[in-house]
Amino acid sequence: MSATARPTRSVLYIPASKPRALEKACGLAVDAIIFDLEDAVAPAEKPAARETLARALTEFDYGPRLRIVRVNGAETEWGGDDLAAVAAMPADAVLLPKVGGSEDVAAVAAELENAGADLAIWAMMESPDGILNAATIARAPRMGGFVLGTNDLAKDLGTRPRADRLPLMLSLQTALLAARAAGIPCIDGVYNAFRDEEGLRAECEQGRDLGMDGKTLIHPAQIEIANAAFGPTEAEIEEAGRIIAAFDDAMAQGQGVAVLDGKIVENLHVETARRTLAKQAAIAELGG
Ligand SMILES: CC(C)(COP(=O)(O)OP(=O)(O)OC[C@H]1O[C@@H](n2cnc3c(N)ncnc32)[C@H](O)[C@@H]1OP(=O)(O)O)[C@@H](O)C(=O)NCCC(=O)NCCSC(=O)C[C@H](O)C(=O)O
Ligand SMILES: [Mg+2]
Repeated sequence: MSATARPTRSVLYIPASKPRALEKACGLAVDAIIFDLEDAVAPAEKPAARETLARALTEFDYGPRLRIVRVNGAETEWGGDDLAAVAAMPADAVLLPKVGGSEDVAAVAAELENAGADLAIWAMMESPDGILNAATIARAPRMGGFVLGTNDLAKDLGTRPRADRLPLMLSLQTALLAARAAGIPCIDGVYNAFRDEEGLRAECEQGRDLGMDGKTLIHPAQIEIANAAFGPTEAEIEEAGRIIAAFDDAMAQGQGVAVLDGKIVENLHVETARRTLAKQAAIAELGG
């Protein structure tokens, strides 16, 4: 499965300091997990959390779920040890917090190279510098995907919380544009009120409308809503099939354009339809 074809509808943060949550995640219907050594882990717990995580990744079977480890920043007292530890873990990617420019990524890529570690690098897009440099970060070595850090962004921008996220819109869309130009996935930020299902559903729908590939989550109760919002609906799957069939018919009759339900269908619509079906197939391959 290519990086962009791989579903990333639901991406669950798990504090690496919580053994029960680390075990529970093996049975959760998430597409990806972010094992967090950064903000979810208290300073005094960080060395022990590193060891707990190394054990969990070795002992537990996370199946097809993408395993991403968020380390502390290189400028912190934990960043170096985190990276050395992750290089030896059976993970798919390392997630760098507060990335400011492509040089941050290049430095980590060089360290992973030296350690002989075959990990992708994902970037937290959560600072003004990071957003302004999104295009070059997206094309940095080993770059596997973007994760929006909307809490840090809101803090740095000095915004006030709004249900429509208007103050964050430029940042969200700049990160998304850069990700799309580079062909990497872009995952929306967390919804903090984890017991508010309606609020989460609305924010997921907004993220999906924008073009995001999925949502980062903080609690298992949020998974089903994200999977539903970021997966193709029955109606979208049915329409995709009809678009492809209508275009094939038109082509067979020597026409370059079809008409379906009173709307024109061109090859670009067929491309979108094929992408929808490929996404659905990839979700089915994951087991639902
Ligand atoms: C938010 C929580 C602290 C709530 O914890 P708790 O009150 O314990 O929840 P529950 O009792 O409802 O838990 C029920 C069961 O679910 C398991 N659980 C809870 N959370 C998780 C999880 N994230 N992954 C896996 N399993 C989880 C509990 O163990 C219970 O299991 P059981 O014993 O079988 O009943 C808590 O959910 C939590 O810590 N969430 C993660 C918080 C986090 O990671 N935050 C950091 C990432 S967000 C961020 O940093 C944003 C970004 O950088 C930015 O800038 O925006
Ligand atoms: Mg953050």
